[in-house]
Amino acid sequence: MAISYPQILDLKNEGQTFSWKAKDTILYALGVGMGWDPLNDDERAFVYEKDLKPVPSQAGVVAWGANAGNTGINYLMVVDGERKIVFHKPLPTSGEVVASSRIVGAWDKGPGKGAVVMSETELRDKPTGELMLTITGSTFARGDGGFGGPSEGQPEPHKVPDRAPDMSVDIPTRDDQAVIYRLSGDYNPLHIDPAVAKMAGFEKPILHGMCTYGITCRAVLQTYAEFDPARFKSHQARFSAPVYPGETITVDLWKDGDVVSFEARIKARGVTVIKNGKTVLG
Ligand SMILES: CCCCCCC[C@@H](O)CC(=O)SCCNC(=O)CCNC(=O)[C@H](O)C(C)(C)COP(=O)(O)OP(=O)(O)OC[C@H]1O[C@@H](n2cnc3c(N)ncnc32)[C@H](O)[C@@H]1OP(=O)(O)O
Repeated sequence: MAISYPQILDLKNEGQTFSWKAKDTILYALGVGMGWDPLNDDERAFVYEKDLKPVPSQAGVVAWGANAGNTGINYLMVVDGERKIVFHKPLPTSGEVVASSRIVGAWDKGPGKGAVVMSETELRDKPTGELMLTITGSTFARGDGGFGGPSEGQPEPHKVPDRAPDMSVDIPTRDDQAVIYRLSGDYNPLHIDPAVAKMAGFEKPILHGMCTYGITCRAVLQTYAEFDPARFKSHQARFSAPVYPGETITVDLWKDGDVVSFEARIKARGVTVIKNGKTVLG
């Protein structure tokens, strides 16, 4: 199959339900490396059922698998491109939501380059019907360039300030980070199976983009949000290069009022892995 344009823009899917419990919230926190130090009082609150707090970026996985329908892309060659989470309400530590997903755009970067497919999922609290989250995601489909869609018109990503970062934090990952993270829902073999990773063009399994995204969320939480998840109004980023499990991620942050801009890099390789990051705090 391949991308059919413009039919792909008609894809939508409503009514899928998803739920999560405190145990899922704790597992997610561990998956993004939170709470490994038992003596760290701030982080323990994210892995202990007593007065449990969620890492806000867990919002990106509570309905993992919600989708608008079959886009026709070659999933072996897919990498995660971008994500934006808008929090209409703070994420609870357990809940049940109803998803509405649709495709909002598809751009052709040319044969041999790839395609960008952007989707939007709204999650409503099942008991009350209230809108809880809007999640916009871009899939970069490296095997689907040349499908005949527009090359122009993709939304411009957020620009981080030109000045030197106001703060930088180093957050280590473990060699088994992806093995733990995948238990939160993204079982893509790219992140665990060396043979699949090779077929997809990588020397070894890479870390989930959304795990790195969670690590940038941790950086904002600890640096500018006093570990208070309710302060997150939105969190967005673009994945610019793969991360390998075991690497230390340096998150550079800029604060301008309630807007925190960020990028992430792997110092050891001199590579920027997250660009165009923006959190709005309230
Ligand atoms: C809802 C979604 C669900 C998705 C499910 C995902 C399942 C997961 O299990 C998969 C993963 O987690 S994969 C791991 C995370 N992702 C990555 O590691 C990708 C890292 N990024 C790259 O490799 C390159 O930037 C790459 C390959 C993305 C692009 O590199 P280049 O081809 O060199 O691109 P470049 O020349 O810089 O730009 C070409 C045009 O594409 C746009 N663009 C670039 N990066 C983008 C990105 N990350 N997302 C969206 N658009 C992007 C550029 O703006 C440019 O556009 P234009 O030609 O119009 O200027």
